[in-house]
Amino acid sequence: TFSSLTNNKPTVNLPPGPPHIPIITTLSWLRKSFSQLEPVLKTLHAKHGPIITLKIISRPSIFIADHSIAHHALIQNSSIFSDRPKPFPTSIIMSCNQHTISSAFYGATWRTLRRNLASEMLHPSKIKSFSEIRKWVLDTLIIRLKSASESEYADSVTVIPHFKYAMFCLLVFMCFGERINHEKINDIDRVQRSFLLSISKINILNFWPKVTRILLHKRWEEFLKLRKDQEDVLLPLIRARKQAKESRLNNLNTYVDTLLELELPEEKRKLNEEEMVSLCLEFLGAGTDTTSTALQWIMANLVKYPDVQRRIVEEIRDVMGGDDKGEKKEVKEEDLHKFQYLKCVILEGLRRHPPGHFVLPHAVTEDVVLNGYLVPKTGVVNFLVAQMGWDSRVWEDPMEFKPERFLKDETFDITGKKEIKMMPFGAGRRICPGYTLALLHLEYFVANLVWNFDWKVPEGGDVDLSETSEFTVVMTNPLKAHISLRM
Ligand code: HEM
Repeated sequence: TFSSLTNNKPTVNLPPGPPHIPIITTLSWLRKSFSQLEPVLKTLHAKHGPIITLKIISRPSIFIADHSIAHHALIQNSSIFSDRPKPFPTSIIMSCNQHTISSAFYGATWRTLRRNLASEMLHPSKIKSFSEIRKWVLDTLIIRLKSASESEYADSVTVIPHFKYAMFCLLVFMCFGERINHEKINDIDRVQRSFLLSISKINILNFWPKVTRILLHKRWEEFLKLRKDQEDVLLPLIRARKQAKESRLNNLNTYVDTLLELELPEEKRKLNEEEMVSLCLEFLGAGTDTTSTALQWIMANLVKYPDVQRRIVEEIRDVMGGDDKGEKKEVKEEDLHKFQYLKCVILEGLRRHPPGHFVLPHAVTEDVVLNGYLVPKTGVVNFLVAQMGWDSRVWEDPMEFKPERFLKDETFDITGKKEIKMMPFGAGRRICPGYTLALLHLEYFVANLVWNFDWKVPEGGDVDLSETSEFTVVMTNPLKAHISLRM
């Protein structure tokens, strides 16, 4: 399936794909969002097989839809398939010359930045040190949902803004160590969102940048203003943290604190402020929209399938003991390991509705042959996450929401080390480093949301599971639920 191609390259072809007409094909692909690309890819995979090539901006973009080929690449040959493609000019600006974990080439800088996040923030003991803040965010979320559900006009509550706000408060606190006020949270959310919503407009700037700098100079200015706005909002928070650290005002270790300490191995220097802005935005961006999107999809399924919701409540009741909720209003995070069915619900949610339908684009460190085709160093390698989770050769009734399928597979490994059956967090060395935190957030919030409230379809309403691709793949019609306190 796989071989390295160092010397004496035999003639191996790129994976098959549709014909390429320079400029015209590129422009037509660039205009498409990933969600528009998905149905096209499905047709192309049906015609050409599980590994295909599209030419976008003269680079071959390879798309892999098969789980065992993904395993060969990402797990068995992880060190070769863990690079990132050469960045576009706009990404170089946003990531400060690839000084973020997700954008860095496979090498010493990436390793340092990733290890810092993994060991200083996401190690179980560090995650535990933020448990108080999770309780505070949960309490705030419950108060907000309760008051929204009691408002005079509300037969139903649109939940996603509340979920997003909760996830944002959590990650902002982990990043800056402050219970930042509502206004500031909205500011951070605004600068991040306005960038994400402009991505398709910004992408066009990368097509022949020398020309677009002249012809689309207004759009370039708008893009640079977006970046400037991000710095204006985040720099004061980073500087405040630096001051607090210098005057030892606070002994909590936040993400900014770890960044202030960090030394870049290749450049032998500390991070500058702009790089810290990019890293903080990456931290917030990677951990908020993804988790709140997943939370909304899971809750939507619990509203649509009351039996699943009832089963979670019964499981919590069994573990917590008796019907009397009394003081036991909170499902504590240290008890979460006892809830097996809840875990299955979260996994099924991530399989059926992965927040990202693709992992971030990968690249190879050298030309290789995969499944009989050339994967060139100059190419981009994409993996079709959603298609793998919906593969009928691996999953029975793949489009159904059936959490109990995971009960049979108690040791299911979401990291796909032995076998990739689904990969909502990616796989291999570039696997999402935040996956344990994300699973904790999902389990903790889903458990407590159904323990505190009964979630129902509003009168005359419906739960529509259609998808729209934004930064993540979200519900086209956001979940509206009738929420009442569970007595
Ligand atoms: C449900 C929630 C989440 C999902 C579905 C998710 C999914 C993903 C995926 C698919 C990737 C790309 C993997 C690849 O390129 O092969 C990724 C990368 C990443 N994620 Fe997550 N993620 C989630 C939550 C988080 C959280 C909570 C954090 C941190 C606090 C985080 C931080 C990152 C970072 C830093 C990367 C880049 C890793 C690298 O390039 O080495 N993510 N995530």
